[in-house]
Amino acid sequence: MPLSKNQTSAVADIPQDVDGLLRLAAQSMFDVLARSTEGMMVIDRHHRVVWISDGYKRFLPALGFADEQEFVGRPVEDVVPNTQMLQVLETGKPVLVDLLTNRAGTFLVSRLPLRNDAGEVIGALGLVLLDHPETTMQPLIQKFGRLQQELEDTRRQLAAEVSAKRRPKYTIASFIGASPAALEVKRQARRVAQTDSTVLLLGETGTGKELMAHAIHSASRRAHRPLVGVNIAAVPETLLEAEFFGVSPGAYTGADRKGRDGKFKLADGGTLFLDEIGDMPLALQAKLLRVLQEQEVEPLGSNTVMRVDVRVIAATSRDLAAMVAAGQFRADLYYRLNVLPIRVPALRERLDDIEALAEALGEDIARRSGMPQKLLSPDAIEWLMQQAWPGNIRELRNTLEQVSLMSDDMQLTAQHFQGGHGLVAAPAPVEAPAAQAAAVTTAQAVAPLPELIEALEREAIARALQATGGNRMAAARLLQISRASLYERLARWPGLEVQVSNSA
Ligand SMILES: Nc1ncnc2c1ncn2[C@@H]1O[C@H](COP(=O)(O)OP(=O)(O)OP(=O)(O)O)[C@@H](O)[C@H]1O
Repeated sequence: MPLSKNQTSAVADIPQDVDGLLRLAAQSMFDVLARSTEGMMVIDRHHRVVWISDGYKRFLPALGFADEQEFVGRPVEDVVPNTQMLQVLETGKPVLVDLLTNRAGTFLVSRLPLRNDAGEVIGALGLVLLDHPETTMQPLIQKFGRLQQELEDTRRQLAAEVSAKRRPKYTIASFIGASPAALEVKRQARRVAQTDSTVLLLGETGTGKELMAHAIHSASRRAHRPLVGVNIAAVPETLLEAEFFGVSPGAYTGADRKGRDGKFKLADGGTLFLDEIGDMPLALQAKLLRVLQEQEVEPLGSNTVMRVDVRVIAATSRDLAAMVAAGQFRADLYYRLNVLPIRVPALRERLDDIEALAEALGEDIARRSGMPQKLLSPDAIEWLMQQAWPGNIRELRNTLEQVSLMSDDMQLTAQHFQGGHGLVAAPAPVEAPAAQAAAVTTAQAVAPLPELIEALEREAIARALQATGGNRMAAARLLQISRASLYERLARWPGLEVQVSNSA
């Protein structure tokens, strides 16, 4: 657009060449900034302060300097705490707005690089746009403060979650109970946790052997290393060897071509928990004994041995000594495992713990189900204490869970429990209410099909266990089902096995 006549005299003073124009603009901007900002400083490429504006001088006392001579000429990082001017020298990039806090206060600042004609950074310009921005920029500062607080809270929460994850799942204190039998087992657990020897946990199903294995590991010097568990009864016999010792690369074609680490390798430095050790096939028992003695494993298909440092905790609900006598378990392995045996007591041996256990289990059931925890009336506790609990704590837990879920009442009385549970002297098997109903109606042959099938399965398993004297492997063979599937059913119906052995 052409300039109007009135404007020509004003325009006449403006340099007509671009360089002149830019120089003028820079000069004007500098003057405006020097006057309208709270303060300015220039540093050279060696980060020394070379100039400060008159406005800047009033910050000197708060920064600890009596006058300009003390301040100018010194490296900026020595005279202005928390300064970021060096970053501008290093990167050559301006910082248009930032907050700087130091002993002189909080300031809204700008930092610009100074370049020579060749474009090299030869210094930097620092501007204090506002001092005490907390008053003029209240809303922004408040928001900043809030965000910083949120960040702090989130960091703290994250740190708490990470440390909760690292915290062991179970400690010896998680084994609820203050009865003499419970205290004794906890004392033994603490003692063996100090050693590196093999531990054998003996006790009926559902007494807390697995919980105790975790607790011993957590109390041991290996707590920061992994605890790896193998349920021997749940792994098909043909896969057990690979599961324990691993497979070397190229040993097989197909999925295992790449090789696979065995549980011993995975537990290196930590603990290996061998659950249901009594179900270990004889051929593998010899190999396990060798590993325990040598602390060396040989992956399948490999001819090199690998050193491992593993502490073994084994558990069984079977009578290993009787199995040794019957030739079903190697005597040498038994003696090797039996270095530090701990017998975990059955629930009926520590009935005094029932109230505390029911309280802790009730809390856990409520937490998992998202429902409020139900109260137990005194007669309910009394009733619970009169039961035999062949399935031990697992059975107590199942019973509490079923009864809590089946009733809307906030307080559970003995009446809520009666009817669905076998009494101490009752000859009938301990059965879940649904399954019991199915068993009753089997005779009439009118009941939901899944319940009839379940009742039939239970009966078939009970008979097979009776016929084999409680030998699970033989029972699975008779039933023509895998050991894993038999084991899974036995876990679903705690008490079935005990009832069979009692009636045998
Ligand atoms: N003393 C205890 N305090 C609290 N909970 C317990 C206690 N003992 C066992 N439990 C709980 O009871 C259940 C069964 O325990 P666990 O699996 O450790 O028994 P187990 O003896 O290893 O059984 P199995 O021989 O059938 O494998 C788990 O839910 C466990 O958390």
